[in-house]
Amino acid sequence: MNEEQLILHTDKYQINMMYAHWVQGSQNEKAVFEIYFRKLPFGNGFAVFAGLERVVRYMRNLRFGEEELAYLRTQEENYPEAFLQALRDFRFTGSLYAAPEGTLVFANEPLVRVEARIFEAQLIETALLNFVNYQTLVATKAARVKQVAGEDGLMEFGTRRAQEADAAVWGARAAYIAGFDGTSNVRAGMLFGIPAKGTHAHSWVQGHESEDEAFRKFAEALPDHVTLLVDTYDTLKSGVPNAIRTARALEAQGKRMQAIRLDSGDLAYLSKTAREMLDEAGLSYVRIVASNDLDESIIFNLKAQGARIDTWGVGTQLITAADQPSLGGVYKLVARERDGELVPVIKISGNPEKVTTPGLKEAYRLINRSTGKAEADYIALRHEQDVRQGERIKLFDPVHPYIYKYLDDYEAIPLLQPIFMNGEQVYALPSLGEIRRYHREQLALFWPEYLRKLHPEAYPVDLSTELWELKMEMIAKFRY
Ligand SMILES: Nc1ncnc2c1ncn2[C@@H]1O[C@H](COP(=O)(O)OP(=O)(O)OP(=O)(O)O)[C@@H](O)[C@H]1O
Ligand SMILES: O=P(O)(O)OC[C@H]1O[C@H](OP(=O)(O)OP(=O)(O)O)[C@H](O)[C@@H]1O
Ligand SMILES: O=C(O)c1cccnc1
Repeated sequence: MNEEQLILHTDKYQINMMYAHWVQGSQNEKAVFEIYFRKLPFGNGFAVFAGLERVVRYMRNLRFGEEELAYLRTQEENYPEAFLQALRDFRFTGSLYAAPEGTLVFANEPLVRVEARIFEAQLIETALLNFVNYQTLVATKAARVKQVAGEDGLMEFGTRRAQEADAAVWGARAAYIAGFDGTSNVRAGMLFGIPAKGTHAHSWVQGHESEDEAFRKFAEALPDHVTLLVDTYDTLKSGVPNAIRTARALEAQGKRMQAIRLDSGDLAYLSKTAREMLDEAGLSYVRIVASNDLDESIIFNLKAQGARIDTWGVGTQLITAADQPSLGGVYKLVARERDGELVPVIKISGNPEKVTTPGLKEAYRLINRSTGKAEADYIALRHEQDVRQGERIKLFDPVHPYIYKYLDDYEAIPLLQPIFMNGEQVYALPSLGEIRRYHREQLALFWPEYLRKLHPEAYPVDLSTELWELKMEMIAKFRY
């Protein structure tokens, strides 16, 4: 992929802070930041982590070139040349840990951790949040659609309505991670190896003397890939009968028409009636594709109405995550270097949800060995050994700590994996096929109560006793 230089894809305040650190001589102090979100999107019980591949590509390529430096020279801050030289020498020399793409993730747990010189860690905040927030949002929306579609076909059709080109291709990829079968975006196909597929538009039909002629000519040109859009004039009186004629003509050449596409009207009624018409014509192999502002709730309703739709084309609602167009992932400082040691830091807020959890921590997914299912995610300070060694641990609700239980027989799987260590990439990016498989395995780890689309049970994300006590102590210390 042609890698763009995205180093200035950051907020100006990051450069201001880098400059102030440089002026004050604190630019080499170590900092630890975590990305997490506070609330699951769409009322869903989980989110699907995505965006890591883009993060890795971005990180690999972080350089201030002469063009970027020349631009910074034009800025009113009048940065001195010595600072620009520090930017010219900029390399990411820190470490980055992240959940693998396709992982099921929850609110208030770290999805990415950056340990680096403050000079480096501050710069990358904006881009990392930009990539992870959008891709995780779309992957989560796609997982909801996949949940209702089951084994039906799912095509991503959103490019024309997406928030510009990057959103279209990375959104197509996020949808594919969560179980879509393909995309209409050919560039996403080329870049990522996602199956690219398509039918035809109304313009093809409008651009001929008759619908019948339009179908015939399309079938002549692409005899092995014929899906005909049947709603340009009248779906049942004209579109389906003309499609049947075309299918018969194809049969005479030993070919099989693939499908018809419905794109307006009552999709339940039309699909059932079209199915009957096709079956009566001996064309039970011809499939029915539907599109038209579909989302998971319309698909769920159409299935409940007995719609006979084999493949769903989903565009606008998915690619724009229309019912919740952003994920509120944040990048928060949790520890900083003081006198050569990392010390925890906290951000207090009047809103208890917004108080950060301090310290250098690890997150673990605890798998109950007797059920094979995920019991809770457990966040502990990095030095805590009991959870790593499988010792008995106390699980309690961090908001209501008097509600607790003990867990003995579990496997603790670290949620975050090393991606960059001291500036070197140590993580081999998995193929999209591997990510899709891993995502399905993740789903199988959870009880269905956490996965259901409507009013799911809240999956526990717990803090270790030591971490909880540290947080309480720090809150007490900063209470005014
Ligand atoms: N049986 C159904 N039950 C629930 N929703 C449906 C059903 N059939 C279609 N829909 C959805 O209802 C909406 C219908 O959109 P709209 O009222 O604009 O009609 P339309 O058929 O698109 O008309 P147009 O001819 O203007 O395209 C779409 O989101 C579509 O997916
Ligand atoms: O509805 P969405 O979920 O966003 O899916 C994509 C839509 O894009 C196309 O319509 P459009 O009117 O743009 O062009 P057309 O002439 O091909 O129908 C297609 O027919 C779908 O309805
Ligand atoms: O191939 C299709 O049918 C298609 C592609 C993009 C948008 N709507 C439909």
